[in-house]
Amino acid sequence: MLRKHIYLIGFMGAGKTTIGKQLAQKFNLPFVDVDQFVEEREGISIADIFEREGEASFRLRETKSLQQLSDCSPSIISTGGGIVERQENIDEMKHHGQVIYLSASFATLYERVADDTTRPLTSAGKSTLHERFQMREAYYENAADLVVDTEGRSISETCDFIVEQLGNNS
Ligand SMILES: Nc1ncnc2c1ncn2[C@@H]1O[C@H](COP(=O)(O)OP(=O)(O)OP(=O)(O)O)[C@@H](O)[C@H]1O
Ligand SMILES: O=C(O)C1=C[C@@H](O)[C@@H](O)[C@H](O)C1
Ligand SMILES: [Mg+2]
Repeated sequence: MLRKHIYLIGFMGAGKTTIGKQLAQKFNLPFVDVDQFVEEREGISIADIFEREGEASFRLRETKSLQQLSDCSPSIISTGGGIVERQENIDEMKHHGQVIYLSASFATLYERVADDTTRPLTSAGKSTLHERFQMREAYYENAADLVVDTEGRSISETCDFIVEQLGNNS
């Protein structure tokens, strides 16, 4: 039985939401997605928060949601791609659980999310997104207790690998 939360971090398209749902089933734990929690808590979509109030407002709301989720029973928590942009979020996750970084190349990630209009940052264009990816990479790596390369692995292979790794380390 896992005693702490498992936080999934990584860039947009890394598979945090998709893999988080499957991991929750495997571990028989609740699944929480911080992006969805923000939207439900605030009663507004992330796209609308960005459009009406800007990114800084979203980051504040994201931090509040993350903090609120710390107190829930052990869960699989998928975060938004930008959770590592605030050190206090990293501290919060490390204090309350294990942090798993789902990594992939920028080319792969971009292919997965480029056409999805629900992520406001993808509209900034490929090179701007690439800069953000490069800026964040070190943050993801430093925040992680476990780095999982999703490149060349299917979603279920990635889940199986994580289960195996956590089993070996619990
Ligand atoms: N390992 C993988 N192999 C193939 N497709 C994948 C993989 N992981 C995710 N995908 C696909 O990429 C898309 C984005 O995945 P998902 O929404 O889980 O990403 P995310 O990390 O939660 O992104 P965000 O930070 O924006 O919330 C989905 O269509 C999903 O099916
Ligand atoms: O990478 C990011 O900054 C984001 C990723 C998404 O999960 C959402 O949290 C939002 O669209 C911002
Ligand atoms: Mg997600």
